Formats: sequence, C-alpha cells, structure tokens
Amino acid sequence: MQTKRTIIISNRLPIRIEKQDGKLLFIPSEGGLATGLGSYYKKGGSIWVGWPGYIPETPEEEQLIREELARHNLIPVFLSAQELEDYYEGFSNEILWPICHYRLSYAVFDKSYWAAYQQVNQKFCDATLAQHITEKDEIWVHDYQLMLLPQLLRQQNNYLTIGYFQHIPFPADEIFRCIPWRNELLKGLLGADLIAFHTYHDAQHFLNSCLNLLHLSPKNNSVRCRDRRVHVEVFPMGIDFEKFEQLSKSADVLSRVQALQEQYQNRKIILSIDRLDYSKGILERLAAYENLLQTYPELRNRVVLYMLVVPSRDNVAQYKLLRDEIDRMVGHINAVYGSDEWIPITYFYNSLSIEDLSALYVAADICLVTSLRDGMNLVCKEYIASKSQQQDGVLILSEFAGAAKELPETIQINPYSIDDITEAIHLALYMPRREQQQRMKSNITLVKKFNISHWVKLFFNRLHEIKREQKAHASRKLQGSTLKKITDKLAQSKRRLLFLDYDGTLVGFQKEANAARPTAAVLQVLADLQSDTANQITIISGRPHTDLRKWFGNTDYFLIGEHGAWSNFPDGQWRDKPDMPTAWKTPVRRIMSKFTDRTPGANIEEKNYSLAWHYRKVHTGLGLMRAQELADALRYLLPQYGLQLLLGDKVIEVKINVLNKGKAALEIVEQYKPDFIFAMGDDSTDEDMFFELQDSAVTVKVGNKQTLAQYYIENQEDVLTLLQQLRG
Ligand SMILES: Nc1ncnc2c1ncn2[C@@H]1O[C@H](COP(=O)(O)OP(=O)(O)O[C@H]2O[C@H](CO)[C@@H](O)[C@H](O)[C@H]2O)[C@@H](O)[C@H]1O
Ligand SMILES: O=P(O)(O)OC[C@H](O)CO
Repeated sequence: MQTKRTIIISNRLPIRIEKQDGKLLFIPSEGGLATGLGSYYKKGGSIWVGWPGYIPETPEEEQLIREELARHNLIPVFLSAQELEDYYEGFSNEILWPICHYRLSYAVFDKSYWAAYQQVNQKFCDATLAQHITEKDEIWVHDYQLMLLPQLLRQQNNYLTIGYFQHIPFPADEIFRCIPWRNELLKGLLGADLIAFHTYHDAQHFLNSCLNLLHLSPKNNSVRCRDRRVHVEVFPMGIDFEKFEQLSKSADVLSRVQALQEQYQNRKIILSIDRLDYSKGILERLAAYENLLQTYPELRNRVVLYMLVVPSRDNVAQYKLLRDEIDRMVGHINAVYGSDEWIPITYFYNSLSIEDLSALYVAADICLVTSLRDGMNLVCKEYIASKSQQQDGVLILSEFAGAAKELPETIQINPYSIDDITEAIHLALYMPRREQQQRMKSNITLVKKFNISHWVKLFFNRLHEIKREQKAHASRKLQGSTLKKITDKLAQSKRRLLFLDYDGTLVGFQKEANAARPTAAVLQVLADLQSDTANQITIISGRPHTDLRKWFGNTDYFLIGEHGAWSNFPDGQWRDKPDMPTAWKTPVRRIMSKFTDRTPGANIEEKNYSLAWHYRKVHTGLGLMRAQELADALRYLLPQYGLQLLLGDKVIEVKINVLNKGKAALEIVEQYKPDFIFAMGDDSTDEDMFFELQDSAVTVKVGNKQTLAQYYIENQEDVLTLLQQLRG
C-alpha cells in the first residue's frame, strides 16, 4: 500500500545548479521560499518538483542531474532558454511580479508570455503527475509562477488534496483586473482546496477578485467552485528560528562577528539585505541614508551602511536599470561624504554564505527594511532570531512588508517618505539599550513561536481539516446509493407530498423577477410527477400568489404564496391568512425607500405580507455593502413588530414572524397525512421548512451551502433530473 507523500512544487528547487570550469555545482538557492521551506523539507520525506536553474548542455548531462537530484528527492523541471525568457522573465516577472507589487507601469502584457506561462505550468503538471500522484498524497503548490497549476492538477483527479501558498502580495482587485488573463489565473488558483497568503489584506484582495471578476460570492473566507468549497486563509510564514539562533552562538560566526567589529571599530552598523528588486525600496533607502548624513553631519564617520544585494533576474530590463542606479547612488554617496578613514557604504552585489549572513545579523546595530511592497520579508525575522543572545539591536521595518503586521515592536516607517526613514534611523541610533531589549524580546518571542515548522503544521492541519469537511459533505450529496435508498422508500409509499420551492429551485434566477417563468421542461416534469396518483405536488414560494395562480392555476397542485400568507389548499380556492398585521410596513418601507433612492438598480417589491428589497441589478460590491447596511438598519424594528429578516440571494425580505414556509408546510402535512414527504429548496427561507420537517421528510438543499437539509444537489440545473428520478 502506498504511503502518504508531501509533494512540494515551486518554480525554483531549493538547490540550483551552476557549471564552473566544466564541473556541475549544486548550490542552495537564495530567495525567501527556497531558504524558508528548504529547512523544513530536509526534515520531512517529501518530494520537491521545480526548476534547477540550469539548462543542460547534453541529454547525458540532463540524466546525470536527474539522478543526482533524485538522491535528494528533488524532481527537476528543465526549461528551455525561450521558456525562461517568456514564462519566468516574461509572464512571472514582467507581469505578475510588478502587478502584485503595485507597479502597473512596469507590466508588459505580451501575448507570447501568456502562451509560455500556460505551457510551462502544464510542464510542471506533467512532471508532477509522472510521480504517480494519488488521492493519498498532499500537494503543496508555491507562488505566482504556478497559478494555473492547481486547476491543471485538479482536472486530472478531482479528489486530489491541493494547497497553494502565495509568497508575494495579492494586489487590490482593481489592480489585478488589469491583467488580460486575470480570470484564467483566478480559476487556476481555485483548483486548490486551500489558498493561503501572508496577510489578511492579501486574502481579502483575492476574495474581492473572486467576487468582482468571477462573480463568486465569498462566504466565511471561502468560495464555492462546483462541488468544492475553496478556503482562503492567512498564514504568515516563519523562519527556521533554531538554525539562526544556533548559528549566532557558534564559534565560527562569533569569530566573523569579531572581525566585522574590528573592521568597523566603534561605528554603528546599519544592515540592509535583499535580493535585487525594485519592490525592496533600495533606492529610497539610499536616499534616506544620504539625507541622514546631510541632516545630522555629526553622524558622519560614526555610522556605516552595510548593504548586501543578492543578484536576481538581471535579464529583466527594470532590474538592470535598478542595478545601475544603485551603483550610481552608492558611488555618489561614498564620493561626496566619504573620507580617507571612512567609507559611508559598504556595498556587495553577490550571494553570501549563511555563516557570513549570520555574522552580519549579529553585528548589526540596526536592520533597515524599506520594502515598497513585500509579501512577508524574511530578512527581518532572520535578524531577530540572530539577536536571541544579546537581545538588542533595532529593526526598522516598512509598513508595506507583511512582517509589519506581526511585529508591532519595531520602528515602522512609510518608505515613500525619505524623511520618515531618516528620522527612524536617527531614533534607532539613539535608542537606549533597555528599550532595544524590551522591544527585541517581544519580537524574539513571536518569531520563535511562529517559526517555519509551526507555519507548515498550521497549513497542513487546515488542509486536512478541509478535506475531512469535504468528505463529510460529499456523503450528503444526493446521488448513487443515497438516492437509491430514497427512491426505494418512495416506491413503497402510497401517499406522497412533495414540497418544491420555486425561484432558485424549479427555475434559475433572472435579473427581472417576471422573466423567471416556468419552462416547458419544468411544466412537463411536474405534470409527469403529478400524473402518478400517489404524488401530490405543493409549490411553496415567497412569490405573490398571483404569480403562482398565473403559472399553475390550471393544475391540481397545492400552491403556497408569500411564505404561507396565501394558499389554495385544500380545495383550490385562494385564501389569505386573516387578521395579519400590516402596520409594520410603513416604517420598513420608509427605510427601504431611503436605500433604494441611493442605490442605482435596487427596487422594492411589495407583497401583501412582506416587503422585499432586491439588489440583483446593483453593482456587486455596492449591492452587498448596502444590503448589509440595510439589514443593520432594519434589525431594530424586528422585535418591536414581530418581524423576520430573510437574507436571500440578492434580496432582503422582511415579513411577519408568524408566516413562514415551515409553518405553512406543517399545516398541510397535518391535514393531508402523507406517508412520504419530500422537500426541496435553495435559500434561507426554505430553511424554515427543513427545520419543521426535519424528522418527517427527505429534505434537499439546492446548492452546496450551509443548511439544515439532510441532502444537497449541486445546482439548480440538476433539479429536473432529480425530479425525473423520483418519478422512476
Ligand atoms: N546576499 C545574500 N546571500 C544569501 N542569501 C541571501 C542574500 N540576500 C538575501 N538572502 C536570503 O534570501 C531570503 C530573502 O527573503 P525575503 O523574504 O526577504 O524576500 P524574497 O523576495 O526573496 O521572497 C519572497 O518570499 C518570501 C517568503 O514567503 C517573502 O517573505 C517575500 O516577501 C517574497 O518576496 C532571505 O532568507 C535571505 O537570508
Ligand atoms: O529569484 P526568483 O525569481 O526565483 O525569486 C525568488 C523569490 O523568493 C520570489 O518569491
């Protein structure tokens, strides 16, 4: 029997290959994802699928690399030079990266990039499937380069367990919608069971995109995609705290720290470490440093900016420009402010060993993070973990880095304000040691607890929980043996009562209420059912009874309108409930009218015993917002007049408490005395019926929503098929 495996898939493998002097070198990858998850991966027995950062020169070399990587459970996806240009540099880093980091003007919407992105995502899918993936495995897709992958995998097997984590920000939907292929990207992600981000805002922006671009209605941080509910969560990523803590104590690192201190003597070290990227605010940081030296000349020769930039994406135009500009600014500051004994900026443009990184973290008095946008930023957490011995040092952190949401005990800055950064550095340089320690202690406690293992555990716990919920839910789907049991029971009964809701059940929703007339197919299926003398159909609706009379007046169905205010039971004569209060209508109508007047597309429907505020034709976000406000405004009237507020599908309805579909159905049941009851409906008004009939009926919800009903079917389109099956 095959055991459960974790399959991690990311653009980059945690190992990259380089060829030097004809020899292949296997080097740990830089970048937050590789360094963060790399530690976890080594502890588990997972498989990691990704690009090894190298184009093999011969088939033999490719084979050799495959074999070497396989020894570490790493599965390479080799990419051609053209694929790298169009998928990695192009779509990923000239479209998605600038868009997700709010740099709209840097985006290049080239169609060939899109073709390559689709092709390479498929390539990753094929490489993953070649590992003979089954429902027992858990798949974890990482980051924006692979947004289509969850759905590609899902198409192969609907029952796979798939999680997705996005390491970079998810932008506001108004920015995301600029991408010509935005809907395809969203649908690609929705192939996952769990989609997670670093921050609450990223998750909200993603849900807003689902709402405004795909017209899905998020509920409790989830959206429904056919038969699955896709959950959207927030899991801020942590680091391997222990690794950085241990390193900071090691003799090797301490000797490097001593060397740094000797080199810089009593000067305060301001450290900055990033990949080369315009999202990191490197130019703003340099401008602020220059401003500091100008504003506070007494600091000259007493501070040093140690700036480390790791090479990244240097084939992409904006990155080349950035690199040139950094060179220019560093040269300028060092030339203008430097002296024989002091160079203001120590600048390196290369990758460093983990020991050297650790020594810099330990030695630095200040860590300066000025990201203009950053999914999380792990550098600042690595700095904190490296300070667990002395517990001092000051972290200056951009409020636009995800980490800022977790680390309030830092000096937070707006990196778009050069003065703000300058003053923060000044404040940090003079911060008393006691205050530094107080703040650092609290940061250490947090980074230690929310470490990388904790993050992985939280992610998988939630993913497993979702799969369990999905399974439990699927067992309630009315199909196969479950349906057979019900039709068998029905066949043995002789006096059946079938309660069928109208809108959203027998017919789909229409923009205009009057357009939702019963189709010929609906009329035929109902007639077939009723032609069996053991069956009695009851149409139970919130609609005015006049609509029901118009459409079904010439049948012998029982008809209930306005949630039970009107009924033709038992003799076909329409009657309404006597002495129903209507005084409540005046204040409710007044409030609803106020909302209608300021909401284009909204309208009020007046029925004898209820008032409905429809917002189906209102722009989505506005409709929801006004509906919530309206519900709040109406709520205080409810107890006073004995009213019920029904939050339906794009409609808010207020009616008197004593009328509801549950009570209306019970009245008929008590008199008709059926030996089999079937009740089906789609919205919250039908829940009253499910509640009252829960012990006596087969209750079915149309749509995969929270319900009291015993069973559900996916869509309104499945209703007729089910009714035909009941006919036998
Ligand atoms: N010169 C150097 N030599 C060696 N290593 C170096 C180095 N400079 C940096 N590194 C390492 O590279 C990593 C950088 O991670 P970050 O989180 O800061 O950004 P990155 O943009 O790569 O990650 C993306 O993923 C991470 C994780 O989700 C998010 O925090 C981030 O916002 C998102 O952009 C750190 O682990 C750091 O130690
Ligand atoms: O160098 P890249 O393009 O693989 O980027 C690595 C970053 O961690 C992106 O999340």
